[in-house]
Amino acid sequence: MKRKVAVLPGDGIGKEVMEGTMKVLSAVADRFGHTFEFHKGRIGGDAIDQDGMPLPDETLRICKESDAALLGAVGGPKWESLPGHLRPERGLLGIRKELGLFANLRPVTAFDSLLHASPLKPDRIKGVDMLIVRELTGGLYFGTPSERRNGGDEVVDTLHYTRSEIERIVEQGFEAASKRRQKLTSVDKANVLESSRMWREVVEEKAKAYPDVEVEHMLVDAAAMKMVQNPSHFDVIVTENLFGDILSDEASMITGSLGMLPSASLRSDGFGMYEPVHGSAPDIAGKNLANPLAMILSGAMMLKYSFEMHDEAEAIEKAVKEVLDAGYYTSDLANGSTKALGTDAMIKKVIYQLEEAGATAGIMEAYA
Ligand SMILES: NC(=O)c1ccc[n+]([C@@H]2O[C@H](COP(=O)([O-])OP(=O)(O)OC[C@H]3O[C@@H](n4cnc5c(N)ncnc54)[C@H](O)[C@@H]3O)[C@@H](O)[C@H]2O)c1
Ligand SMILES: CC(C)[C@H](C(=O)O)[C@@H](O)C(=O)O
Ligand SMILES: [Mg+2]
Repeated sequence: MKRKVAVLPGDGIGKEVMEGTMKVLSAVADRFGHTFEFHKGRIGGDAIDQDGMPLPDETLRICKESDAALLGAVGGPKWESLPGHLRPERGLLGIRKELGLFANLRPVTAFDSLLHASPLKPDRIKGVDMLIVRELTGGLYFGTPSERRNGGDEVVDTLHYTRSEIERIVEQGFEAASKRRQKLTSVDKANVLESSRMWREVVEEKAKAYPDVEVEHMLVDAAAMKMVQNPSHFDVIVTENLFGDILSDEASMITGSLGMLPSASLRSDGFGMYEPVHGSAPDIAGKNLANPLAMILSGAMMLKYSFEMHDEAEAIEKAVKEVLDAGYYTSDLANGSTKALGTDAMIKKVIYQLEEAGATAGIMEAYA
């Protein structure tokens, strides 16, 4: 199969992890007989520097003409003093909104070989496998007004949702739960926020169509506590934009590193942009220290969700697991007893593992 993929590396480690992911996807294409055409676009600080804006029209055009998009990360200290609406992060919010990517799926998997890397106790995190379904194009991030008043001494941000925006994301949560362990935790702040009270109403309504899914409501502060105390409590979490942002960084510590969390930002027709949960990591950018696995696993999510290439996605996931099981880690996951790999070496390990498995599969077929 031939597929066009928009590639938006962005800034900092976004560039480093994207290079590796394109190589991994090309190795998958070779092994399974596909062609992935990569079309690069600029976003974030990179686009501010070259085009004078964080989201050029050309980038949107490339995405709209592609079958799916990959995004690295945006932002960094270089652009921090720019006014809010001109900052790199605006490019990311803009592309999510423009492409209608309202559903952000953030799977959190505790790999057995990474239990050492988590600050949480191994017996608490072993076997954890949860999915955070984060609303991505509404809430405080997009509410108007959002402005300074009274000469800068007063400020307002607005948490705005329509019922239909809540309905469509809650539906995604139920759909995901019904295909997994049939448990949905809806996270809100209904003891304080009107938006959360409407959120709860919608969850209760939608629950009627999913009688097999066990539903619970949890306040976000309690959910943050539970995530650390007993993360295996959760199967699918559905929540609004800002809560999902914060909870997913917290959840990354179950895996041992922010560099392990992939995500899919989807709209209903199957188009998606696939982005790691982490940012541009200015503290390690340019040092070959970034863990590329979140981006690589985001590539696997693209194969699964946008291209329905399930064997191909599983081949990547399997290669990643095998590399970790063999004791190879980047420094964010290292346990002191093994020498940490740099970004490039980690990418090579994953590709070797993919090709090795491909070669073995070929031999088996020849003898079949
Ligand atoms: N999706 C995105 O583009 C995105 C996401 C989050 C933050 N940001 C932006 O990134 C910039 C830096 O933000 P921040 O430092 O708060 O968050 P960050 O996610 O970039 O980094 C937080 C910490 O995690 C580490 N880390 C992150 N990814 C890693 C990886 N793949 N391998 C190893 N370590 C990793 C970093 O070194 C850092 O110590 C800001 O401009 C922020 O707005 C962008
Ligand atoms: C960079 C920022 C706008 C972004 C968000 O909050 O959505 C990031 O933190 C993420 O988690 O994707
Ligand atoms: Mg975030």
